Amino acid sequence: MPASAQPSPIPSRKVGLNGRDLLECPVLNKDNAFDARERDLFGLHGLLPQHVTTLPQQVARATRRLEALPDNFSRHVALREIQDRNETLFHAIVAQSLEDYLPIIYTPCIGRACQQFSQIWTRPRGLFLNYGDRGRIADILSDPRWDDVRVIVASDGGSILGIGDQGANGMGIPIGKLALYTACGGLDPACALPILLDVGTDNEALLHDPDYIGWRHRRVRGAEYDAFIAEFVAAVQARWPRIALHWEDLAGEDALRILDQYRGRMCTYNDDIQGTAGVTAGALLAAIRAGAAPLRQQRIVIFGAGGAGCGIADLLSRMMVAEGMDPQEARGRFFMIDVHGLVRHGMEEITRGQEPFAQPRDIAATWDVHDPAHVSLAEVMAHVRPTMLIGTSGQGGAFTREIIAPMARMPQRPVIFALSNPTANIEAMPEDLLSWTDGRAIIGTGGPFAPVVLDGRERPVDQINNSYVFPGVGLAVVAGGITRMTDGMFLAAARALADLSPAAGTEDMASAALLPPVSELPRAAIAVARAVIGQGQAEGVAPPATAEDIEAALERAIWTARYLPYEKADC
Ligand SMILES: O=C([O-])CC(=O)C(=O)O
Ligand SMILES: [Mg+2]
Repeated sequence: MPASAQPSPIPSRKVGLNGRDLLECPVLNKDNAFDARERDLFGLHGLLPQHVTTLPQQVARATRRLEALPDNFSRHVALREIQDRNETLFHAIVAQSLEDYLPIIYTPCIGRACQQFSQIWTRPRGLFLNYGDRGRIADILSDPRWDDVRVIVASDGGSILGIGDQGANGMGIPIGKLALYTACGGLDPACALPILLDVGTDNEALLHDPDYIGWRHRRVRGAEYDAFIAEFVAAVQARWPRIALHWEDLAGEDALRILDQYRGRMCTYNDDIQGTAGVTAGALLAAIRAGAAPLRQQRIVIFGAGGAGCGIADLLSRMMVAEGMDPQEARGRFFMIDVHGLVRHGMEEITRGQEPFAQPRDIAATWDVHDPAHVSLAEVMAHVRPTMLIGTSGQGGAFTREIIAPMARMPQRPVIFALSNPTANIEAMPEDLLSWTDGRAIIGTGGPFAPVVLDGRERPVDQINNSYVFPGVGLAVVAGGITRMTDGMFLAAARALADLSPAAGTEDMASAALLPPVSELPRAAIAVARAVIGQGQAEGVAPPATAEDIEAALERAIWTARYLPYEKADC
């Protein structure tokens, strides 16, 4: 018989833990699915009830229990407990329906889970690196339990979703993002490490909350903060030379500064800046196919000029330049608005990310404005009459009917993406945006929303969330050996997403979705990974490999939730 015709052996896993240590290791635990052979081998007799169950039976029982709970927040808490006990079971439950479970383990539920993280916290997961750990971070990372780590999500809790400084409670986000790396991008949970960098908090309520689990101290800033981050990054690089270091929910200025400082030295990226930009760019390309103004004609107002807003302007302007536009003209198409109003040259509070998109100082000289030193969103809307409006402000309800009125009458379909999370912080509700524009707007949100019924027809609401990008990036790192993350890769990811768009192949443009549904996030992750690896090879930051080799590597890299038979590791 030729070798290829032999049945492939059932893979097994070598395990070095025994007894209670094995049951308490969430990536290895099977609960009462350990069979008699394994119970003998690993000294589990007496520690488990007699009946041996299967993974599908465990999933069915857990699902019934989850369904009986009163709301999604209770389900989030219960699922997190399962995750901390048995990761395979957790992912098998989630894999039943990403559409049902992502809103529970991720946005929007995760916003409240962060706010109440201290109250619902039961056992440690990942690493809390505290400011007081200075000088011993490398030592903490050296624990052999982290040997297999390939992706780190690190946050300092400085700007969680649209709900601001959550201090150590922000740990909910790295945990949630990594759950999606696995659920959507097939990352082996043993390769995932959530890290919370606890540098204090300026959240008064937390500082006075007797339950708060973090450091009760004001945020460390400036050179001391930067030195702490530098020690952390150096320790990560020394410990795992092939790691992907994903930054999440840092405050705007820290986010950009840290990204700029380290992106040339290692495989690191900021999801709020680059991931959000990648999915927004992909959705805009799809929107153009569905009747929005062509890229060269776009005028884009971005309300909320922090990391995400600046990242979006940066990537969209690069996309315009790639289409042949003059770089300066492309940058001039962006109108960024922050707490000081329209960002213009000469303003005192301008940030590094805003600088390239600052409008001329006197742009409002001929406009009819209340205060030329502070040009408001409404005034910008009236004078710019944008083709696209993006909300990354965290200000719930900021896009009123009056604000978007100038967009409602334009010849091409206006694009309005209200991206702030969680739901209470969204700039406008999808049904309002559609009804205020007589259904003409192409809309998207940062979190999940049910379709809107308009004139008897269902309009899907696209979730323009970075979860369409980062799981594929993780997969590209594991399968493709990427050593740097470049802007070109996020553009490639955007184009790959646009190619998957249901709007690409339909006549029914008005009600077509821009992005594939959440249930297809794993397919999107593979497409993004392929695009990122291909771009990495073109830019010389991924090793050369044939298309077949890449497909084989992708297949090998994708972990699925199942129990492998365990064998004893030789000690
Ligand atoms: O976590 C999400 O749903 C998207 C995101 O990065 C944010 O809002 O900060
Ligand atoms: Mg974020």
